[in-house]
Amino acid sequence: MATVEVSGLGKTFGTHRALEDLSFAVHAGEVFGLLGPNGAGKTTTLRILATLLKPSRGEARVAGFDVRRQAERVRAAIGVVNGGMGLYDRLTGREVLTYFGRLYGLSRAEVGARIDELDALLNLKGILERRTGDFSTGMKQKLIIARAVLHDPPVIFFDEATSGLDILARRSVLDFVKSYPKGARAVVYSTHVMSEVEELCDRVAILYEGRLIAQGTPQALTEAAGARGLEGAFFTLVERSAGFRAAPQGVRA
Ligand SMILES: Nc1ncnc2c1ncn2[C@@H]1O[C@H](COP(=O)(O)OP(=O)(O)OP(=O)(O)O)[C@@H](O)[C@H]1O
Repeated sequence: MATVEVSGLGKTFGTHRALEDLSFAVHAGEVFGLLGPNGAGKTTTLRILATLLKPSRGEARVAGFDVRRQAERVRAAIGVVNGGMGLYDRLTGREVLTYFGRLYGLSRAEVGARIDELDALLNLKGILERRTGDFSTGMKQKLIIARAVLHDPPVIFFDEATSGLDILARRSVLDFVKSYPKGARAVVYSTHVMSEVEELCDRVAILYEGRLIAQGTPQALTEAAGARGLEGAFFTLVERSAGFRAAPQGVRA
């Protein structure tokens, strides 16, 4: 069953087409990558899926709910992890999680039990009883991940979640992403880092200038492009798509 279904999605800001005719499906149990350089449309896609932006065209469903008509249901079914911090400096890690857990409708006891579960996955020791204002970037990112999955959402969106992290903090984010999509859960992982996609993603959609230029397993894309790794495949696919666009109508380069 698809947990995310995107069909003909488009977004225009003023006269700028940030996203054009995007379609893909993410299945339960998958880590699905959105790969592309700055400005490719990854954040715009995730913001639409998280109901923070309205699409200009097309449809999207998350956990079975329509992003336009069932935004509240979508929001209850997702977690979002991005570079933006938005923590309260004066609260401890535990207080932040308790506050958000209560907003999600969990009892204090449920939040406590969930914190224990997440501690086992994310190693939250050292951040639960300390004020977030004293956290390193890596500690903040752990807390943001814990906050995003407190309510055990079926779908989590990661948007450039490892940027600015040191090697150890980055490793704990990547390990968490790999461990998350069990059973009905799925992860959509947006990045411009090819090695992260190769390591984490079951399938990936490559975006370039707002368009989907290829999708498949990293291995299939690499082989189809006749490249050695995903990075080589990425450049070949971008060149092919640019050639196609530059060609006269009806002629495929
Ligand atoms: N609110 C906005 N108003 C106008 N243009 C926007 C807005 N948000 C995004 N854009 C434009 O839409 C395009 C896609 O941006 P988006 O942030 O989705 O790309 P991205 O792939 O996430 O890249 P980055 O990693 O730089 O965020 C860019 O050209 C960007 O300038």
